[in-house]
Amino acid sequence: MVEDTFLFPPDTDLDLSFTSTTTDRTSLTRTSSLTLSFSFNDRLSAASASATTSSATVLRRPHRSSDPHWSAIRAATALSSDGRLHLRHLKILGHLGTGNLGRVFLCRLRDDHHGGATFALKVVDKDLLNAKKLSHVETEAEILHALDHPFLPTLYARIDASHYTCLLIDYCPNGDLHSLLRKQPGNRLSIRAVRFFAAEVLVALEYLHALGIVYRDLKPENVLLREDGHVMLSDFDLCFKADVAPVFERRSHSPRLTTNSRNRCFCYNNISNKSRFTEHVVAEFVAEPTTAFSRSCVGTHEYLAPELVSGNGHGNGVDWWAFGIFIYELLYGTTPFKGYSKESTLRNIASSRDVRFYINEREELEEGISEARDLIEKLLVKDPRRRLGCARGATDIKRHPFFDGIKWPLIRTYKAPEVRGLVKRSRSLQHVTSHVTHGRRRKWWWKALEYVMRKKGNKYNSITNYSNGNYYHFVNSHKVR
Ligand SMILES: Nc1ncnc2c1ncn2[C@@H]1O[C@H](COP(=O)(O)OP(=O)(O)OP(=O)(O)O)[C@@H](O)[C@H]1O
Repeated sequence: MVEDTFLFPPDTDLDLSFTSTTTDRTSLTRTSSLTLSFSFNDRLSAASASATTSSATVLRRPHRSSDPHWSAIRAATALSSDGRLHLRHLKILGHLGTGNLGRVFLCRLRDDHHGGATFALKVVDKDLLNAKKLSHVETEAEILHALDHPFLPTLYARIDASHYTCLLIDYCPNGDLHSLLRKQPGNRLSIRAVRFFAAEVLVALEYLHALGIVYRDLKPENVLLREDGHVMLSDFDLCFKADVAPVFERRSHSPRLTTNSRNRCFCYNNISNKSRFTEHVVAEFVAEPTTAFSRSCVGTHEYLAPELVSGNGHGNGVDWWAFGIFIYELLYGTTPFKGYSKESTLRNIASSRDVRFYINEREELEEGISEARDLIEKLLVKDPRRRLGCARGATDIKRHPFFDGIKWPLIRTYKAPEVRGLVKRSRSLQHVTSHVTHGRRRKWWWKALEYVMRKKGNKYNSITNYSNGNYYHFVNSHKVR
């Protein structure tokens, strides 16, 4: 959500001025000699080279060919004298938030006269980061570069200019799931909404794992909500990459009999009456990084898996543990091992104490609650070798009765549930394009960027521990990734 109020000076193009007067850093002096470069994602580099190469884009990503974001970028590069896009082509519309690594701004392309394509621009001032955090920036950029999925951000461009690294990604006008949760009565979502969001997150995690990426930072704050209410997982700086060997596994499978019409409709779809009670052998695609291994302790306290807390090394299972905590928090408005301090939370996670549920009368009547609890229990198994998902990834989790009825290949076409505070829009914000000369734009861009980045600049200097909403981010700098 746009955080600050703006002042637009009447006769200038300075559109980055904020009401706050905080300035934490002295002026930077390297802007005069900088070269702005705007490199496209490799897969789309053909499109950046010339405006006439749009067919290459269409061939490579047919599902994105009519995306207004790419159309706007193509149009802007066509107008650029060198056929490339530069920072000055972007108009900053607002400040979306500040993270551990940098600040995120809402922006659009100046010459996008339709005004429909808005973006989020993550701006990292590398001068303010230590080596460890710089490596996190590179990890995030590298991961974003590899992604092509409806529930994950598209990296439209990476701009390295002077001491700034800027990442242009999708803008999510509905904020994050944590803020949405705080708008609900009792901070809890309905089972239907939990199923929707959990299913989409599961599909996003499945895709990441298929690429060998262990996410390590699942929590509602990192689940952003697009304008249509679908999710977009964000924040990839704590990921690590591992090898993955996709396989087709044969599995015998007998359809379940349930009394629930929703389940029955799904289970027996395409299964003839005769074969209802016979076993079927199905080939299933499994791409899970089961050999992934890391010793570094990173993540958010309440979401850390026991093997992560113990520090003896962890793998893909940390994401399935976090997925269990995530579903729990959406259902109950709190996390299951939360203690009165960070240390006691970690002690609860590491202890042999199993997950407990707050059971009330309303809940007992809610359809699907017992399936949800069963799924959570299977995900929050302390021994990762016995935890659901660890051996065969999302394939096994998708089959859990909690998700019965979901037609996975169609999930992106589902309508987001009605949830208080979720505004489903059909188009991004529209703003009037300003017409100024390119020389002025370039000058103001840099002055303004440095001004807003200086503001609260010291925030990034805290090294290992910082408050992040209701959690604490935990990065053990003594351990290597
Ligand atoms: N694509 C986006 N659309 C809308 N808002 C965003 C987007 N990306 C980030 N934000 C907002 O900006 C804030 C800062 O994001 P950022 O990813 O830099 O930090 P973070 O989520 O706190 O994670 P970290 O500090 O671990 O990098 C987020 O909390 C979110 O509110």
